[in-house]
Amino acid sequence: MALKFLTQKIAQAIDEELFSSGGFSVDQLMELAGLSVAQAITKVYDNSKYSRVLICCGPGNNGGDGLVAARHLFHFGYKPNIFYPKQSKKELYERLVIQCQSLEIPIVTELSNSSLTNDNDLIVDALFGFSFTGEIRPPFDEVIQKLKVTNIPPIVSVDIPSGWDVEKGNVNNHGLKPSMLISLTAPKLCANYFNGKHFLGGRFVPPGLKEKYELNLPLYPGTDQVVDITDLPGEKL
Ligand SMILES: NC(=O)C1=CN([C@@H]2O[C@H](COP(=O)(O)OP(=O)(O)OC[C@H]3O[C@@H](n4cnc5c(N)ncnc54)[C@H](O)[C@@H]3O)[C@@H](O)[C@H]2O)[C@H](O)CC1
Ligand SMILES: [K+]
Repeated sequence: MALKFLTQKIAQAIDEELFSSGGFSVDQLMELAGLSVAQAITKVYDNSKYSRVLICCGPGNNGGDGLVAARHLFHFGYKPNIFYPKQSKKELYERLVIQCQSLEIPIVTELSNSSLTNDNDLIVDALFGFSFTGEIRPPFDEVIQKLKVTNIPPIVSVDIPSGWDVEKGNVNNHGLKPSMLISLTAPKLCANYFNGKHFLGGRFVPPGLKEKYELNLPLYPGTDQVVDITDLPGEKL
C-alpha cells in the first residue's frame, strides 16, 4: 500500500485530532518533531563535516520545531546558530528560546548575506510548515530570497520547503530548493514535487488515526525517530 500524501486541510485535521482526542500537548509533539529533524540530519550530514548549522525559524510551530532541533543538534555535537526574526510571545516559545540560550546557542534577528555561505555548513529551513498560504509576506520574502541564492551550504527543510504551496509545490519558483526534506506525521502533497533525500519523522501517530486517514505509514527501524522514504512510492489523496 502506497504512502498517503496529505492535503493542507487533512494535515491540519490530523494535527488537531492529535491535540484533542489524541491527548497530546503542543510541547510534546514539537519535541518529537524537533528530535526527528535533528536525528535525520545526523544520518546524512556528519557533524565532523557539517558542524556549523544555521537554523532559520519562522513565526509558527514549524519555527518551534526548529528551536527544538537546535537544542538536540547541540547535544549531538553540532554548533547550531539560530536566526529567529519574528519571535513569538507565547510562553512555550519563550521557554524554547531560554533552553537554547542556556546552551549558549547564538540567536540573531538579521541574516547577513556575506556570512551565510562562509560561516555555515548546513542550513535548516524551519520557516513555514503546513499552514503557509499565499504570497510570502515581509520580512520573510527577503529572507527566502537571500536563502534562495545560496547553493552551498545545503538546505534541510522541516515538513515543507518554505515558500512552496503545501499542495502544488514550488509555484513560480518562489520557494527554497532544499537537498533534504523531513516530512512530519505524513508527507504533504507538495512532496510529490521534491526529488532530494526524504525522511519521515514524528513517530507518535496512534494506530486509530493511521487507519482513519489510511496513512499507510512505513515501519520505523528499531528505536529511530525517522525513516528514509526517498524511494518509497507515494499516492496522492
Ligand atoms: N502533527 C504534526 O506533524 C506536527 C507538526 N508540527 C509542526 O507545525 C507546523 C505547522 O505549524 P503552524 O503553526 O500551524 O503553521 P506554520 O509554522 O506553517 O506557519 C504559521 C505562521 O506562518 C505565517 N504565515 C502563513 N503564511 C504566510 C505567508 N504567506 N507569509 C508570511 N507568513 C505566513 C502565519 O501567520 C503564522 O504565523 C508543521 O508544518 C510542523 O512543522 C508541530 O510542531 C507538532 C505536530
Ligand atoms: K519549512
